[in-house]
Amino acid sequence: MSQTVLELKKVLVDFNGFKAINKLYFTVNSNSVHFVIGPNGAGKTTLLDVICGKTKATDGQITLQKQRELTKLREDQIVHQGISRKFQTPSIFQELTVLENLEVAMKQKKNLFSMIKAKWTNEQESRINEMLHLIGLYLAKDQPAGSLAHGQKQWLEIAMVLMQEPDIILLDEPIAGMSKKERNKTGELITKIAKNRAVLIVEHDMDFVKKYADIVSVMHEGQLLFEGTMEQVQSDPKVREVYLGRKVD
Ligand SMILES: Nc1ncnc2c1ncn2[C@@H]1O[C@H](COP(=O)(O)OP(=O)(O)OP(=O)(O)O)[C@@H](O)[C@H]1O
Repeated sequence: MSQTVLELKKVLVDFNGFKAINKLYFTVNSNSVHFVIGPNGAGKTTLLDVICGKTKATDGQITLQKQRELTKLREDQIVHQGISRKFQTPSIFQELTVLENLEVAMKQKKNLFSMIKAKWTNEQESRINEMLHLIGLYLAKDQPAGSLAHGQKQWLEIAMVLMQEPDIILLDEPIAGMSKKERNKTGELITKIAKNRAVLIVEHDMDFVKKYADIVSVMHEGQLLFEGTMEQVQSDPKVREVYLGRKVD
């Protein structure tokens, strides 16, 4: 059953008088693929930034699992609380193999060298293998990450984020620059990983949103304009007026 994992209450992000997020109320539920859409400048990226701590809220509360308040925490502390973000540009270690990248990402506080040399428990090893299968890179596990195709690099980074065992994963336009086949694989991957966590995704590609969304939030001028299934979103007059209208028709 789906439960609220993250709750934003009256969150304000004020950039020198410009309210990029304007007293926003927003909730994220577990076990769901939740897309955030909206016109350019609506505040979508800022929403992800304020959740992961990259940007500080000027006011309001962000609460994880109904108890942990996040607005005063640093980015690394927020990751530790269970929220991980994957940015648009992959930040994998190009020289390391696919397997080594996952080892580095494993939830342990060791330095890079000892990570690679470390002996893994059976449980850790099976977790890495499970991840390699999940992203379809098991056979490529000994290849340098730098030699992977664009889509594969993105999947590897999603797997690295998953190694931190987050309750919520934040993705910023995950299919940008991908082929149709890669998009489909990414959609399937997202559906799988949302089975036991929340996935919050900023996306502009409406076909992709339509195919994989459980819930869609439409942002406009730093606020929530509408929220519902993609069908409900597409038939809402306010949404059609400010955003979808021309595209849908
Ligand atoms: N650091 C900043 N300082 C000042 N203004 C900012 C800053 N970051 C974002 N903004 C402004 O806040 C508004 C919201 O930006 P944001 O990037 O969140 O929009 P978006 O919905 O993600 O847009 P897009 O779809 O174009 O990426 C924009 O008008 C942007 O110019």
